[in-house]
Amino acid sequence: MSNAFQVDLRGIVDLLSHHLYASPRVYARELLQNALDAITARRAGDPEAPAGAVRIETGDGVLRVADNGIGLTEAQVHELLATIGRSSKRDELGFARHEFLGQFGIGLLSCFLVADEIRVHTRRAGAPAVLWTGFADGRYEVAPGADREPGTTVTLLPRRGAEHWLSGATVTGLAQLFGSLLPVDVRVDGVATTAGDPPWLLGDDRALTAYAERTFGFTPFDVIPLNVPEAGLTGAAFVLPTPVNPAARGGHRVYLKRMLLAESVEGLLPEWAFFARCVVDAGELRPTASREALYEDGLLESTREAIADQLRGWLVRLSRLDPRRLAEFLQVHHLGVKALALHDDEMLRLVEQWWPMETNVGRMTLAEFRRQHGGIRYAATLDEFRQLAAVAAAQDLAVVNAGYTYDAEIIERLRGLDRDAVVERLEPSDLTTRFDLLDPAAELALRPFLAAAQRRLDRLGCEVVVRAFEPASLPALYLVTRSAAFHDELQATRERADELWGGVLDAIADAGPPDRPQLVLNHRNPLVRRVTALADPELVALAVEALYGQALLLGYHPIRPADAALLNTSFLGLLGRAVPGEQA
Ligand SMILES: Nc1ncnc2c1ncn2[C@@H]1O[C@H](COP(=O)(O)OP(=O)(O)OP(=O)(O)O)[C@@H](O)[C@H]1O
Repeated sequence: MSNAFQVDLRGIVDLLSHHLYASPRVYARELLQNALDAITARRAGDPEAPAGAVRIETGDGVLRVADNGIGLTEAQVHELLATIGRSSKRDELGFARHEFLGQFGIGLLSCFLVADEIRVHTRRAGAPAVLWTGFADGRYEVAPGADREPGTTVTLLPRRGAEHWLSGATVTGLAQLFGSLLPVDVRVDGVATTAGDPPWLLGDDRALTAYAERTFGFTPFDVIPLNVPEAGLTGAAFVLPTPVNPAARGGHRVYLKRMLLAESVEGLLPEWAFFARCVVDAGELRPTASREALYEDGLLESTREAIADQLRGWLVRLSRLDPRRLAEFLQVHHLGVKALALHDDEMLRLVEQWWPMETNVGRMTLAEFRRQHGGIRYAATLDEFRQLAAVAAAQDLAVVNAGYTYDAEIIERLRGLDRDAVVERLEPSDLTTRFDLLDPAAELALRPFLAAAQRRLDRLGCEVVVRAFEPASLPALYLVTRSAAFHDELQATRERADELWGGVLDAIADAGPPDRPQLVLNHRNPLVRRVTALADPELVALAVEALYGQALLLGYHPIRPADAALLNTSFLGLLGRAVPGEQA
């Protein structure tokens, strides 16, 4: 024996209201949509049919939505209105017919979100009028209806507490929201709520800018027309005039067959296009059952790619025809563009080609830097760049400042993009190898001085060397290799750590002998020459300590307590010797 499923309508309505639809307001959309589909169906069978019109009336606490569409026969009323999931808008194989908005056969049920009773008074040309009444408890009645023109009038009797959903102001607002672009005349209490063709079909940029201001609340940086014939899609992308966080995805305003799907639809653009908000109307994209999002299918994917191409085309056009505008665009959106460049090759290229970076040979793009210097050498932090930029420039070493957010990672990623890209992080040792050694005689003469200087700085873990380098005006340079910097940090933490943690740190520190930081004195500097020639050991000590302290400060190196104490004593000591008078 086989039985038919029983359906508890209250359960279904509860499901719809709590889990499918975000708000009861969707009832207005479903009614408009059914009226539109009925008009489409009538005109398909009878091109001579009168122009489609939807008349909505509020008042007396009820809502009436009347269309001059195809209407229903009594048999259809039984079959379509009273069967959940049954729709006339599917073909024999069950596929949604593309000329209609509806497809699921559940839309009318959404009226139960605001109504206790739904009356459908309908007549199909050549058949008698029928009155169907559905109740929220799942019962329905069918009776002969008063004679009328072909078409359908749906009347909603509000449920307690939902009266405001059927008020004139609310209904007018909803009709405008969902249906302002519909291609038929819709009126609420005699006032038109449809506004003609979508503004992006008018070919008037100013109208589009005004539209963006009205609907999105910003004046776009630029407007990009969108057109994807295979999805029946037209529209516009508005480029945001202010920075946005690429992770905070802004949605797009999407119309399907000129009916608003939702104001904040995701998934229409690729992730990298975070800087644009779109409004589109598509004939062929499919909605999810809630009609609040786009159904993720192959067509949506290829549409996304086509839109991405159009946005990319805009960027390329800007770069070719109006690089100044592109620079302005990047000024606004560089952080977002850079964030995406970390995992998107398109954006990586954009940054490489068009974002001017700070370097020690002037501002230029990474592409330009590579052309001029055959590869990219970069300082990974702002401090590193400050420490070494000027000295590196004097040794003909071009260096990019990659100390700003994302820059170092972006430069490293270029390696992955181009196999032959030469990318290296600047090491202080790159500089020392370019400094000149002194001739052996000079070196020999300096030995006693070097020994005294080294004794002075030993306790600070620093090695003193003398080299000749440009600029001659720079007396001393403090160079720390990365492994030495790491060792120093480890040492500082070790001093503060407890036994257990200290043991762990010791194990790491034992991994290898650190390169000692170097104080490189510049033999081309006249003051340094004078210092190396001093006979007074106390003055040598003070001078070496002062040069050490000055090199630390100039290089933006961290100052440890021992360094601060030394700066203090060397400064006061030198001052004491410089100021005439008896020493206490
Ligand atoms: N105004 C109307 N004029 C003529 N037929 C209608 C009207 N409203 C509803 N119908 C009929 O009732 C059926 C069920 O309507 P319902 O709104 O529940 O689902 P649907 O529009 O087919 O699909 P969806 O759930 O996607 O909206 C429709 O397929 C249509 O045949």
